[in-house]
Amino acid sequence: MGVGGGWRGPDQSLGGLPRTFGLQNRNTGGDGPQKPLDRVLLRRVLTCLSPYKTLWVGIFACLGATAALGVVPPLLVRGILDDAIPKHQPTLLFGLVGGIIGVNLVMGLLGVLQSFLSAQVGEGLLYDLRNRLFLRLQQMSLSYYTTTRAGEIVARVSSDVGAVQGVATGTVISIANNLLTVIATIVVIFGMNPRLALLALVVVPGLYLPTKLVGKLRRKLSAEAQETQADLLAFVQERLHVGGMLLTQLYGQAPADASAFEKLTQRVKALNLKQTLAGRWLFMSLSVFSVAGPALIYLFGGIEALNNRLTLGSIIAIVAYLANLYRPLANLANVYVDIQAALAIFERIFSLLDHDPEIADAPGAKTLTQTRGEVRFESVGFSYPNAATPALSELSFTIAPGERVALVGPSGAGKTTITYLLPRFFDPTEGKITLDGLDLREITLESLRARIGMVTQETFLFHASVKQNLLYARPDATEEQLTAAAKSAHIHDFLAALPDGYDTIVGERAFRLSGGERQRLSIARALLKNPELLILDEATSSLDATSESLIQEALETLLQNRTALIIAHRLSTIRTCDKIVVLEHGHVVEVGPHEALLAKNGLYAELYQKQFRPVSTN
Ligand SMILES: Nc1ncnc2c1ncn2[C@@H]1O[C@H](COP(=O)(O)OP(=O)(O)OP(=O)(O)O)[C@@H](O)[C@H]1O
Repeated sequence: MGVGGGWRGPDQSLGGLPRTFGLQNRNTGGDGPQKPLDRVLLRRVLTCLSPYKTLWVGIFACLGATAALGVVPPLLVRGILDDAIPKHQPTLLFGLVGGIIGVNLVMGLLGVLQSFLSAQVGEGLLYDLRNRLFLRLQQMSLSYYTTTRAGEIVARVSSDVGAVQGVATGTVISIANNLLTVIATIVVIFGMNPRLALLALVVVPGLYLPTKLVGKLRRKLSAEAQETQADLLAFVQERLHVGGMLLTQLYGQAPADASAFEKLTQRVKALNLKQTLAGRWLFMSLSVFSVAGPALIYLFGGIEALNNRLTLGSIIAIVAYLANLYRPLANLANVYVDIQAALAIFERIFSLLDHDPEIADAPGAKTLTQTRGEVRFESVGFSYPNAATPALSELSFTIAPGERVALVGPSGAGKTTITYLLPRFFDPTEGKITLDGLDLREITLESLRARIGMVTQETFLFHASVKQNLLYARPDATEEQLTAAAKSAHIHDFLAALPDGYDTIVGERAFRLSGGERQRLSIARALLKNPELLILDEATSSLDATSESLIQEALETLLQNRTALIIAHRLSTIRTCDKIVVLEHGHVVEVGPHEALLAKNGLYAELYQKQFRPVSTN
């Protein structure tokens, strides 16, 4: 039986949280001034936990029962020492020893039940938050994704939500567990002997304060260590990656990188060592101090015993209770910081859940079931968030139903930006765009996007089968429709010849399709969707003649009977367009058909000379 007062050292002060707990404490900071508890936030966290009321009742019942049972074993020991042994009662001895084992067994079983229940709460919370976050992230506009690092989004959905699972249940359970144990123990020792109980409490401040100090120091170091670890991780990710390695080898920077890496690992090592040693001296003195409690009990309890006012068993029992008192008190020393850290994680998740999508349906937005395809840009201006100059300004032009309009202009003129405004990936910052006379902002996003097809230079394919990638455009497409679209896009024969045909897995880490094949797949996808409006960003990279002609034919099929806006890079495409919109620095500088623009001898004529004119082969 432990008679040393049960002082277990600093690790126990983290209140049931993992030792790396401070690592998650990014917002509260390890040693900063403690901010007052945000009641609104706290209430919101409790609302998140409230659907699990029944489970919580079970958890608290287990904790209460465990705390109550925890005070029984020392009483049984007292019975052994005061009654069973001195009075030579072997049956009582067996009974009491059996009782000790039995009580511990029941406590163990209650612990298992409580773990099971709290895991249910934790997993439920994880499930809820993850799904809510994913739904919210899906609604975010493109500008959110262009301004947020991908790693940060992944961290929100994985590690932050993951941390909430443990921290929410861990913190609540740890606080309740420690509080209940302290209360039960104090009640019992005061019942046994109020004067000795007071003595046991006298040393508490001497133990409590250093624990709090060391906890604080460790959190600070652990936050620093986490930052350094993150730098290390980022460095490794960047350097040990195809692109980074290519640069390193090409520019002979391997030794410099190795030395930068060594510096980082040196910092991690130093911080980790500091963390391990932090507070060791203080704790050494604490361990001396922690025997003061039991020593006082032995001394004053001994005097009481000499005067026949206390039994030996009672002294031993009270000393045993000290472990039940000091350990949970130490755990509670840093409870405030634990709560702050748990809230900080919730705060980050809530801030994302509260992030209103910039592009959303206006109240009373109309559902567009079909469109004639008349598009008007009326004095449209647009600036990217954080950009110094507008990408588009005073932009006006019309696309008549069924018309093919080419966007032409130097790099950075705003061609891609225009194509982003049509499906409302961004909204114009000035002016408006109308479809069949309706401002795009008055149409529901879903019905607007259902009318638009997009074939871009970079075709993104999910890591899934060819069939699944195609069905993404139209989940209810039949096998015949799928094959028909692939045939029209001149990709069917190729797909059918793949190892698993249409079931072949494609994507980044699977069967890699060539640029031309991906583009034809993308055309097939657009054909399946069968949109009235088509946006096409023609590939700049030159393909071999066969590929090129296959794509041209596929595109021709796709473009038939549709209104189209095309970022054109080829003369052949421009020639088939009804109108060319020439852009420069986000302005429309010329509009008209090919021949008329050439005759004007302006920017288009200049671009034509540089980019589009067929090279003479003599
Ligand atoms: N996410 C962004 N944030 C800030 N500025 C941007 C962003 N995307 C584009 N821009 C800027 O907006 C301007 C127009 O870019 P856009 O991509 O529309 O040009 P483009 O005509 O399509 O060029 P290219 O032919 O080279 O693809 C450029 O000056 C560009 O730097």
